[in-house]
Amino acid sequence: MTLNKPREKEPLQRRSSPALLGARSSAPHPDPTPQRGHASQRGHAPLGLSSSYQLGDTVHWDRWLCDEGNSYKDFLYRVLLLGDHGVGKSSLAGIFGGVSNREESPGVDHYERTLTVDGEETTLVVMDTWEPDKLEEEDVMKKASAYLIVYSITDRSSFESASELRIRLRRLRQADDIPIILVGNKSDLVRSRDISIEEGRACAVMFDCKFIETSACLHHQVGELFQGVVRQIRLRRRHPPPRDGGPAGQGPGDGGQARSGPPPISLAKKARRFLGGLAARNNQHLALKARSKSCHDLSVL
Ligand SMILES: Nc1nc2c(ncn2[C@@H]2O[C@H](COP(=O)(O)OP(=O)(O)OP(=O)(O)O)[C@@H](O)[C@H]2O)c(=O)[nH]1
Repeated sequence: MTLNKPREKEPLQRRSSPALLGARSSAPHPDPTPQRGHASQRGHAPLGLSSSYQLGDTVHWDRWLCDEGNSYKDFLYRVLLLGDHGVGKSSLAGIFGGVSNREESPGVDHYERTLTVDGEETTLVVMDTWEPDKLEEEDVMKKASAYLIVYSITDRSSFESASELRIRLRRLRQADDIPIILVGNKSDLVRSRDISIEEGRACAVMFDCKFIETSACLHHQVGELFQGVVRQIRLRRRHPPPRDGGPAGQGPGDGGQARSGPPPISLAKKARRFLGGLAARNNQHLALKARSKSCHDLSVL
């Protein structure tokens, strides 16, 4: 599949697959799918093993850019795959879309599918096209509900690009608590591994995101990845972070609104601050330790 081309004017073909674990599609838009006996059945094959079919209709960028689904309370979530060329973005997206042979669907880079995760349905639109240079500008980038930053475990430069992307995303979505998952793909290529699991995990901890290794080739952990995306989105929907960032100017050492130089500080206060600093550092260390333990668990925040 040829990616990374401007597509503003180009209608994208939508490919839809049976819902994971057999859920019916809950997408409210009219669905002209001819019934072939599997779209509404229960008990489908797991993600990546299901059959798929061409709907025949097209989906424009509007489907991605429309305001519906932009917030967590809506029904549809957009997931964007980012990463260097050749790391496996299209392969992962294709598995999500239930495409067994990508040669048969040239130009399809946009898959919509309803998954049942923990007994509840969620529709994801997964897209694997992007233009690195336009990351900061494009609405497409900003409207994603979750990001998968993919690297190949055999390619260190793709790992470095993943870190860069994480930093750019942080700038782009500063105010938002958006799920970001670092994905080390091609885990089947054991002999040519260049990035260890520990390194991948450490990077995820440092960048405060989740981490998983997959093999698109073997369909290994791909279902877990997309189920994890759904769980991460839901967790944030149910426990939204405080929007105003809490009371400002009350952090340790902030000193409130100092107008004409700091007031004299008593020894007791200095001691309290010192101990507070120690505790904060300790907490930070503990938080880091806890994160490194849980960064591969996509079912917790
Ligand atoms: N061994 C192995 N090969 C993989 C895996 N995933 C993808 N590949 C192969 O890597 C090559 C690139 O895969 P794509 O899915 O096209 O990668 P991409 O990131 O979409 O690449 P661009 O379209 O150039 O951005 C293809 O030959 C895939 O078959 C994997 O998990 N293991």
